Amino acid sequence: MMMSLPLHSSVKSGNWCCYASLSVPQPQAEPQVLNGNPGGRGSDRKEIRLGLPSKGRMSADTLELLKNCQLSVKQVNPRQYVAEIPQLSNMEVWFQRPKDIVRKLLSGDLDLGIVGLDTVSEYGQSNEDLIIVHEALEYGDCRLSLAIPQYGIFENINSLEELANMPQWTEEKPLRVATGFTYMGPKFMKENGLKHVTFSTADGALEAAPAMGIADAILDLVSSGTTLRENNLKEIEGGVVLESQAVLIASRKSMIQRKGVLETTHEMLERLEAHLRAIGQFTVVANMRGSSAEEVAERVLSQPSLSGLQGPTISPVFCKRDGKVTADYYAICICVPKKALYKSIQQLRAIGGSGVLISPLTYIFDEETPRWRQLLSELGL
Ligand SMILES: Nc1ncnc2c1ncn2[C@@H]1O[C@H](COP(=O)(O)OP(=O)(O)OP(=O)(O)O)[C@@H](O)[C@H]1O
Ligand SMILES: O=P(O)(O)OC[C@H]1O[C@H](OP(=O)(O)OP(=O)(O)O)[C@H](O)[C@@H]1O
Ligand SMILES: [Mg+2]
Repeated sequence: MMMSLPLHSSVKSGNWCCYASLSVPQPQAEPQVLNGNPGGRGSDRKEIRLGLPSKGRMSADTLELLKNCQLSVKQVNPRQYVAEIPQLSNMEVWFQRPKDIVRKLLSGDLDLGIVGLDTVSEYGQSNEDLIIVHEALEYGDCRLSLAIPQYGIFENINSLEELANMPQWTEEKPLRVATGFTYMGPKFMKENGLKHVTFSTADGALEAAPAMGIADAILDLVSSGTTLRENNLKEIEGGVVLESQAVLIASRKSMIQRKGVLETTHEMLERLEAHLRAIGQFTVVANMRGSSAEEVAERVLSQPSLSGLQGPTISPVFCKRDGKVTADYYAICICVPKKALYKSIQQLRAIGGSGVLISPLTYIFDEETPRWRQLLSELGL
């Protein structure tokens, strides 16, 4: 599978085009520029290749996440684009720009990758070969959102519907949108029934386009909203195209055809899921006076925040009194969501808990990860 560069796209820097004409290919006379391996999947490499963001805001967080899953990336030289993860045999890590990771997955030059969902959606263009293996790696949160000026004719416009119904937009004078998302943008406008729209593209600082008179609106990534505010722009109701965060993606063909890719995907998925489940939880251990494990369990389970993952683990605490070994106390061990910690402590105390110990959790491995089952079914395995 090869994907050619968008040479034939009619969205050009500073030029305008109607979204309806975006997918019209130009005559084949131009020399073809391919993305990646011109031999396509003929490559007989034996290594498994993982693409990671080489720079930018995704880069450090990606390495940190992998490290926390005991999958540290060993980079011999920071200027080199290839590295390894010693825990995963036969694995080559290639540092690439996020959009190139998606392109190289499609051309068969990478097998796995970590990028933002926005990049997968824009450059993957719903290609069936791309599979999202883990859709929520819990960093890189942002949204792809339409924004318009707070001033002038837009002062009282607060929703996509109101924007669409403005009398100003006609075939001759359409709404001009500046965006780097030249696939997602037109698709969103079409799906939302906005007829008179044109797009232009630039590589950055899109927020300047309305003030410069180059565009009426912009479609760009937003996280804190500071850049929009500082440029007197606002988001509108119904204008969010996509909520994005970092995702693990893989090539369907690689997982099915290339030796070891599916097993490596499984291991990465297991470690990521187990780690991500654990970071939201604490282990809580407490002592409680009681006549039997069952009686203590009844008390613990009477409290809504103390049920744990499967239920509380309760063990007798033995002490020697007057030469006799007895169990007057029981130790209870449960996992509680970090957000519910204080409520859980209050509930524990209310039922006679004491000596409460809290520790962080590193992993929670279940019998099977739900995403693995889903992946196998997606692959028809
Ligand atoms: N403001 C933001 N807040 C949080 N995450 C963001 C934000 N902007 C982008 N991202 C996420 O980080 C990814 C990479 O963004 P980054 O700005 O590092 O690269 P880029 O914009 O593709 O490249 P460059 O800025 O070098 O042109 C985006 O695809 C998105 O998933
Ligand atoms: O809502 P905020 O937190 O203000 O973030 C939004 C800004 O972040 C991104 O730009 P980036 O910093 O990546 O610069 P770029 O335009 O050069 O990619 C995005 O393109 C916005 O401009
Ligand atoms: Mg950027």
